[in-house]
Amino acid sequence: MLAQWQREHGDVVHARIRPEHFVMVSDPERVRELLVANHDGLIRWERGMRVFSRIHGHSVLIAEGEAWHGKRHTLQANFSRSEALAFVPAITAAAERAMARWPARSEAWPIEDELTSLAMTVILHMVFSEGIGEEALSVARAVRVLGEAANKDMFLPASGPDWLPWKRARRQSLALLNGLIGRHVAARLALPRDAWPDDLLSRLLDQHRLDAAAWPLRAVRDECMTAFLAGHDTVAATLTWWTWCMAANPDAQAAAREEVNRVLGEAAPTAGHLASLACVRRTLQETMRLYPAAPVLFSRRSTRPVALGPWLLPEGVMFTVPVQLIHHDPRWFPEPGVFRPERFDPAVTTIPHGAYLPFGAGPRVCLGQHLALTEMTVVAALLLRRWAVSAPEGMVPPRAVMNVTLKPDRPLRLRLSVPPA
Ligand code: HEM
Repeated sequence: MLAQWQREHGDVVHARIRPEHFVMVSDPERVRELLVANHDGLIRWERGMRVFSRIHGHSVLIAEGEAWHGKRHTLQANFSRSEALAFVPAITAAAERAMARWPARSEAWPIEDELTSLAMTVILHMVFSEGIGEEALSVARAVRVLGEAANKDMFLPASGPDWLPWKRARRQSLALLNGLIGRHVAARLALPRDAWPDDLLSRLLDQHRLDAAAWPLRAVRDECMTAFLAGHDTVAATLTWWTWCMAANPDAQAAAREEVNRVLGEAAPTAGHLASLACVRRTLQETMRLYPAAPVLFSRRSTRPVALGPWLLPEGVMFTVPVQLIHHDPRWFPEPGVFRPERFDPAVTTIPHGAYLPFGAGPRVCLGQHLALTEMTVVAALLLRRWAVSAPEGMVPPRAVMNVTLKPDRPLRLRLSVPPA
């Protein structure tokens, strides 16, 4: 429908769908004007946030105005580029441990489950200095149940109470995640301060000790929940799509592997190697163009009149930035259906600002983007070094479906084999 609006009416389209005034913005320059220049006149889509807040509480993802600003400011330092790079040894160790259990060959390896469990381990290390063991599958199931429930609820005018019998799976899933986070917080508080590891939880608990009014334990819990969910589900979805893109594009896979072998040899990846893994990074960038993991976060409501090009749009408008449509626009991405990582080569790129938005834009840009890119590059390099991925015989290509994040329509399984020498 959005593609049809764009075809028929252009890049800024107003539609009256009572009770809303919708405005779709698909011109890169106007997108930046909206998300960057006008960011202080916008809030996230209220209904979506009301549904998410039942899981995330009042975390940085949900908060608005001064409350958001304070949280973002406190959290930002933990998610800087240098913090992400300092985390490379932990990411490498977690990935190598996980991959040591993968077979040398498999006809249909459950790559999505494996990458999801790895992404969980990495973020749990970052937040709690601990990984996940036996629980991984049940936690992944709980995340899926909550995602499916949220996805349905968002488009209803209101959510029914949780005690309704058909909400049992949702109720149990939320209890499981709350239990996971709650256990970590309680265990940390039971330790003397000088025995706390240096991780996100300790840093948040220090904020709590400093200013319990601004950072009650509830707020600490909320940030841990958001970091856990936003920090693994998106990465798992992107890495899963990346393996599919590699399987479907053997030449790009071979070129990326050649780079990994040349740059790393047998060495473990370090922060110093990352800049030289440009070809691997571009395969990830191109994957995120085709499959941006979190398109649901791109709706905004204006809280004051918003100037957009020649228009002045009033308070109360629902703006939507159709990120998938923009990422497939041949004006910015020639042959948009083709997997072509070279388009991100800085020497040749012609992608305008505002046309490539996997992490959003403006002050609310993804908090974890450096961590995500660092983690995905390390995992991709380690995977390429040991395995060639391809589609199992007769496999039907996966379809992208929205389940809060953009996922394959069924859990992805791929063939693993020994890469050519
Ligand atoms: C491939 C991985 C990821 C993708 C594609 C992604 C994408 C996004 C997008 C599109 C947004 C909304 C931006 C906007 O509204 O303009 C967002 C926000 C956010 N992301 Fe990510 N994300 C990823 C990984 C992560 C990781 C690893 C974390 C770590 C904790 C994280 C934490 C957050 C948080 C806390 C927000 C809310 C920021 C705010 O409202 O100020 N994300 N992400």
